[in-house]
Amino acid sequence: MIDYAEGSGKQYHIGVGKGEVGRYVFLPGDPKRCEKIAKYFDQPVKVGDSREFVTYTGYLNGVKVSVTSTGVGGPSASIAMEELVACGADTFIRVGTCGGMDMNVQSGDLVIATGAIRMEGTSKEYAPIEYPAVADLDMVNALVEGAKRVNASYHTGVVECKDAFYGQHRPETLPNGQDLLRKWNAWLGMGCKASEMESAALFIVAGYLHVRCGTTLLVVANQEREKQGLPNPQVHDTDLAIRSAIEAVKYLIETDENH
Ligand SMILES: O=P(O)(O)O[C@H]1O[C@H](CO)[C@@H](O)[C@H]1O
Ligand SMILES: O=c1cc[nH]c(=O)[nH]1
Repeated sequence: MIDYAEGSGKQYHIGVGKGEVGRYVFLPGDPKRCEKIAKYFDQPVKVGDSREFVTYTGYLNGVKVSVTSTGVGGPSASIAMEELVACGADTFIRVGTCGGMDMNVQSGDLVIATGAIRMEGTSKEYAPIEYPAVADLDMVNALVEGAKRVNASYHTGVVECKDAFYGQHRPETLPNGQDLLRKWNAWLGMGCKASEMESAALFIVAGYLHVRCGTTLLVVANQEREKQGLPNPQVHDTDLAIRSAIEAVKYLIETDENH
């Protein structure tokens, strides 16, 4: 393979090398969320800032941890995970935002993904569509423990991952909208909790690379509740999701050490 990093020891896209990240890595989409996550680390240091990929490394309970933003969607998320694994990471916690789908999933709640619908394109280039995108069970359990520790209202279940944000929000305006609506209604009928963009790719790449990945998501709003005229305020503060993920990693560190 061509060495695009030209012997620098840094990964081509994330601009970080071996030893610069911990085993545990938080993966927000938004680069600005990295600083918000790193403020919970001890001795946080920015070790990378390249394209959409910002990385900080610090410590939780004396163990080295990192946060790297993935940008929007599966292509950049898959690159981040591949390059972080090459740097030595093996446990990933996506801390994202989502739109609620199930009527009970309300703004400000957390959704912990047990699996993800592979409607996006990236995961299909890694594995045939019959292979399911599932979260690691230890990660789901840790994220549930984290949500409980911060008293969050949380849901566990399947999330939808798509590539077109506006295909979720105004499908009727797109030439392919009828197909999107038909599928959206099928996901609703199956009890899908929320819609977001990266977990399917991350779960499939994690499976391919034999590493652990889990996802917790802040519900920004729920368009199905909006359609029914139910209360649906917008919530953009990700601090609760972040704190639950920090607690989840502390719990994982404890349980990993006892194995
Ligand atoms: O808030 P983040 O983590 O970026 O996650 C969600 O927000 C973006 C869309 O607004 C997509 O990346 C989606 O998955
Ligand atoms: O509705 C939403 C909110 C966040 N992210 C999404 O992909 N959809």
